[in-house]
Amino acid sequence: MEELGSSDGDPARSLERGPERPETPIQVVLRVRPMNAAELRRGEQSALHCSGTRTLQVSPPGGGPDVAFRFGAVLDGACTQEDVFRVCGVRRLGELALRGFSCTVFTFGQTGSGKTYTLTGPPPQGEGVPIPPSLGGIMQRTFAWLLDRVQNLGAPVTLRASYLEIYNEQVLVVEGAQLIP
Ligand SMILES: Nc1ncnc2c1ncn2[C@@H]1O[C@H](COP(=O)(O)OP(=O)(O)OP(=O)(O)O)[C@@H](O)[C@H]1O
Repeated sequence: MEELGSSDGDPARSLERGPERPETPIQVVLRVRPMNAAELRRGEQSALHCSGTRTLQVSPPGGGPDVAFRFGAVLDGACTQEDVFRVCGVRRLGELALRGFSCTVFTFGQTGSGKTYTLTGPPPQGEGVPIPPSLGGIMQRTFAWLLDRVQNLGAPVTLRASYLEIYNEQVLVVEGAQLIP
């Protein structure tokens, strides 16, 4: 097995504190989604194995030894939406944003890997049916945290939000909103 990087620690704690090194302002957190019903029905085996809190082992398709990759944190299929929010250090990013720094959280991965689920939670079960708070994604959690946080700033604050999705180079949704707590 090839090991890239050094020993595991508590990623949640270090990401909430800040980047491992001051010159590394970007953190990469890997989330492995659970296998879905169709994959399980087909008897498929996952090629991804979370080993410790920062290491992912990948079984090569043609066989051979696993290859290990290290990330700021690795979350397996059992992790909750709250775990993701906490481990990604989003509260800390929010604090930085309130101090005027530009901060970005984005998801990257192949189709069906769980980017939308991670950011916004599962699709609604019907029109007007809200997503249960426990399944809310990074977006809902960030807004809830931010609205709560600005109540305690002791100064009037105006928050503006816009939402768009670019898919296959097409802008699908554009909305603007102004939130005045
Ligand atoms: N951690 C998870 N737990 C349970 N279900 C999940 C999880 N992650 C993803 N899913 C489910 O897997 C399916 C694919 O996820 P999702 O739509 O988020 O993928 P995606 O990466 O956004 O795909 P695309 O690039 O095609 O938009 C969805 O049905 C979603 O609800």
